[in-house]
Amino acid sequence: MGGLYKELPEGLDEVDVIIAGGGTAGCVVASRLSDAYPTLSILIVEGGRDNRGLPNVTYPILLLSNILPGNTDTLFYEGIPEKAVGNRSLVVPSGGVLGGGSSINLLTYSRAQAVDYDQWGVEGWFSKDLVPYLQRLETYKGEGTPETHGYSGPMLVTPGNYTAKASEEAFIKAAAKLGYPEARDIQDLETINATQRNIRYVSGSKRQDAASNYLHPRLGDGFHPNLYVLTQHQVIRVLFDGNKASGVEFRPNPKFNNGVERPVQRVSAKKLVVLSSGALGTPLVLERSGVGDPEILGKAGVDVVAEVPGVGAEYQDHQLMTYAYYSSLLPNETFDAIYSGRTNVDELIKKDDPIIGWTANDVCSKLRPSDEEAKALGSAFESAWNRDYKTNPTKPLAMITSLNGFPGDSTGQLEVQYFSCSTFTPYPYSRGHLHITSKDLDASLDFATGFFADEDDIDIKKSVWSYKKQREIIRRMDIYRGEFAPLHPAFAADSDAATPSEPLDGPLPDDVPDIVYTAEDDAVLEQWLRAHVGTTWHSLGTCKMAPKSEGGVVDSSLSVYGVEKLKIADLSVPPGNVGANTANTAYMIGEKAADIFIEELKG
Ligand SMILES: Cc1cc2nc3c(=O)[nH]c(=O)nc-3n(C[C@H](O)[C@H](O)[C@H](O)COP(=O)(O)OP(=O)(O)OC[C@H]3O[C@@H](n4cnc5c(N)ncnc54)[C@H](O)[C@@H]3O)c2cc1C
Repeated sequence: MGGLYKELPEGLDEVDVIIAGGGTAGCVVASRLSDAYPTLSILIVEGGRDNRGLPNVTYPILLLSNILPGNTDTLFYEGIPEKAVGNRSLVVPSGGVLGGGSSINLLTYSRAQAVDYDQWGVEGWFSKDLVPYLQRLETYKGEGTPETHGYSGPMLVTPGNYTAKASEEAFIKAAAKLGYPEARDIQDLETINATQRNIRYVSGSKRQDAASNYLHPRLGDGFHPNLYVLTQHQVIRVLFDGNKASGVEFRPNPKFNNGVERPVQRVSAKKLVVLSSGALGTPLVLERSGVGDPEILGKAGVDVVAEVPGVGAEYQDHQLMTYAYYSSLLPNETFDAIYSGRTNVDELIKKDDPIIGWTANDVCSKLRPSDEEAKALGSAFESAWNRDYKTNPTKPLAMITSLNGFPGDSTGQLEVQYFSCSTFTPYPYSRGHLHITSKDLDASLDFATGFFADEDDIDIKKSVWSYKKQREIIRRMDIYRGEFAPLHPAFAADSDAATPSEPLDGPLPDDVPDIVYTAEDDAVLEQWLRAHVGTTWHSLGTCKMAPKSEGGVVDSSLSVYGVEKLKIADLSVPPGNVGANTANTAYMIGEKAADIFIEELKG
């Protein structure tokens, strides 16, 4: 009988469909397939634990705890040292629990621009084809353009019950002073150069995620008797009969067995194997299975099943910086008291205090420079701007958002209320890579993010512009009380850009002029960016949907090249990036993939 298991049910050695990874897209695919064919036996094999009842998953206020090192429900993919980021080895966290990224993420509802999907250039995946899936996945409770939103889907998106009004208003007013007005809906697939009060995957005080909203309601409801979910088991590789995917090999995750290794197990798949282990997990499963670049497979000691050199070859992520400021906010307007332990969060949960449903991230924006500002970033940047942005007026250069609190461990810092600003830059020009070095699941990876490694330094210029723009916005907020200097570049003390060493007594005057940065300041800023840039947790494109001759790994029906009965459904497949946080695109891919598979499984 279907249901949720921690051990493989006795006798379940063959099913129709296996889904490797029960993350954002994986939960959607399994649920929709099971709706369409209740007799079809479907098995999700998920490396993490069940997400139900975990406070860090359930209550939005605890979301930042999910990226702290050692968190049980997060996978930490460790990179190699990268010259372009000061020889640092970056670590990229990713969902490692049922529901994947949707169960641990920051819950911002953010949708791609229509032009992003159009520029993927893949038959069946243009924005006009995808809007119905964007609608199908959501019940939208915000304002805006009804034509592109959905009103009866599983994912409830709402403004939430709790926001810090003082900072929300101040941010919106400050951005408007700089020419970026408030819009009712910047998630309408078109609008940019505007701010918006955040809409979130939150209902009341609870997270909305793919496992809770798609999968759990179906398990045990009597209508999905053949839907099986096996948690705490890691897929090692896909098994092949010739070049036909015939099942998977997996092992109990030692993380949940006190580190003890237990024997590997196998289940056969009669009809289909779907890889849904995320942009960081799927290429590794493929390579361990013998699908990839023969040279990489050879070095790792894996026999080649299919030569597909694009696997893991073009890693992309958005590049994040978070800057901290002193503020005049009250203790209940930041998360500082909660994360520093000054407030007991268990008590807040017990009395269902509305703050537990808060994401502490109240305003988002999609912004881009004027032509003059683009020109000021140098001739290489201007050429890229003229080529890629000027002709695409709905593409943002940066997403600048508020974060009400200190971005990290505030132990030892002044006991005041901090306010932070996060900026990330979509459409990276740089590419990284992600490969196995051995068939052993626990072996170190050959993983580089590629951050700031593009030849013409376009990516770093985007972050230079973002730093200056966010700082001008925050300086104009009436809650601003100065930069928290250790989380800003160390500009020379006599520079106009220098940061104050102490919190200010009051806000800056209304007519404060823009900071003038010298060439030396710009050099300091660039060096700072290289030393501090990090992941936005928006990994994608590691098995892209494109012709094989262009580095593609799957075709437009998500079939892996060179083999049969093997599909991919997750953020590995986007062939181009999106001007948005990425969860919505993952949900959409799950919905679209399900329809493709439902059609193919007919008869
Ligand atoms: C900390 C964080 C914050 C984020 N904030 C936001 C946000 O606010 N808004 C937004 O839109 N997006 C956000 N994102 C991004 C978004 O959540 C992800 O892009 C999206 O969830 C990815 O979906 P996916 O289906 O491709 O993969 P995932 O959801 O990551 O699913 C992959 C699943 O596969 C499992 N897995 C991996 N390897 C194996 C294996 N070998 N065997 C079995 N199972 C395996 C994992 O445990 C996971 O459950 C955030 C992501 C993170 C990590």
